[in-house]
Amino acid sequence: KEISLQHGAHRLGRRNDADMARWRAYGLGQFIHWGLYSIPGGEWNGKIYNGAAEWIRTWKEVSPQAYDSLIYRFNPIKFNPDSWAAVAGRMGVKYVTITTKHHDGFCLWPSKYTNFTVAHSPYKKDIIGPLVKAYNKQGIDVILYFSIMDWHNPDWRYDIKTRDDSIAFNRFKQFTRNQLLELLTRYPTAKGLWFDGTWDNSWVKQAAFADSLETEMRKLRPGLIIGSRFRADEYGKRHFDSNGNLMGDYEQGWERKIPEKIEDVHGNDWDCVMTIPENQWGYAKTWSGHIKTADELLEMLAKCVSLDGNFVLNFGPKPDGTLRTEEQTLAKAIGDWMTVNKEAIYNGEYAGFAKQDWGYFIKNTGTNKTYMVIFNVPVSGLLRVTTPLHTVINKAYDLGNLTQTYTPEEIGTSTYFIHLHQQTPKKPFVIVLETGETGKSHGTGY
Ligand SMILES: C[C@@H]1N[C@@H](c2cn(-c3ccccc3)nn2)[C@H](O)[C@@H]1O
Repeated sequence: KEISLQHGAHRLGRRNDADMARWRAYGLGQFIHWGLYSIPGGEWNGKIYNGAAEWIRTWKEVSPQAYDSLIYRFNPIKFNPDSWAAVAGRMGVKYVTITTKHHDGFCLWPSKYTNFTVAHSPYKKDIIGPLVKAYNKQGIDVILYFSIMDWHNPDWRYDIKTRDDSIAFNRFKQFTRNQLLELLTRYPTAKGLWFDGTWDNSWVKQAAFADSLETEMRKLRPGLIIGSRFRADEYGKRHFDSNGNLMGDYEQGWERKIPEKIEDVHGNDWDCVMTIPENQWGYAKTWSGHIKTADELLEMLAKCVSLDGNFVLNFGPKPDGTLRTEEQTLAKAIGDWMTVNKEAIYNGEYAGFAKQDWGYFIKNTGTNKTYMVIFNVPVSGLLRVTTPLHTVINKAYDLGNLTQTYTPEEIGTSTYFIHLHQQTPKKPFVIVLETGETGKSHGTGY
């Protein structure tokens, strides 16, 4: 039984407007984490911090004042937004999510509301503006990442216990509103905001304020896309309100993890944000543990798109403004695969075919094409396909070699085997199924 909520979800089901359809069609995105934390790169006084590099300010070995003095060393002389955008374009990303301000409070744009910005660093210039321009020039949309939690701002509180907390945090709320309206005004082509740092009690208690701020931002920028992590309802419920309805326009809960099956996404739009190492977002000089390969990342991409999500891969640029070699190499490998197979990813959605071990089905929005993205060829060389009810396969062919066609062998009700011809490649590949509908009478009908 639903309870009445003032500050819960204001929309049931998916957004059906053109701006959200554009976001839904992206498939592949890039995340960029860049800021003062990139300078130490996960090391301090010769010691390696074993947490996420962008959290080094919280390490007991680091004095916050010493960390904040990094502003006087921020001078990325090799920063060239066009080269980052070119790498992203070559990789085949359709959107980029860029940190404007991470938890440390350092602003990559010359905000009027604090001195803790690029304007007061040796670099002096705005970073966000040139980045937005360069990516838009490549036809890549921009989403602005913004952390509500701001360790540098003295008015930030983890919880509101006293009247003084409340007075300070009210100042903080105005500061936050000012910065968000400033970002939307300075960068009008930004398609959305990706909020983070919203889990502490202080912010969770601001249901009414956050709700009215979200409304204000949507009015200022119609079509703006905001995820489920921004605000809580008046009972402190986050991502899904007290009636189980999704807050915001898409589910923002898949951080370094991917849903297993379609039921896990509850019919919502969602994105998965993923690191290349186990858990490093900002630049870390030493990458330890498992570094994901291009094939692993391609499988994550296909899995996300097959379950109605976008896959957003993180890059942590170096303090001098260049991208590390490993990231450039992965971007190129992914881009080489996307050059051949991008139509299986862009405008991809859940196909409704039974999941098979060999890989993922992705339906192309608005066409009769369903793509089989194949990672694990069975030793039999037979790819099992069970179609949704009333769906028949009219054609099947290799996306990488259109003359390579297949004749599915019917082995049961709506079930087929696709016989792979020769020894298959050691790379993921795609078979295109052109489908039709049966069960619709084409006669006069009686
Ligand atoms: C997108 C990613 N989100 C930030 C994050 C948040 N958290 C976190 C850690 C403990 C509790 C709740 C959230 N860990 N990392 C990371 O720093 C990065 O920005």
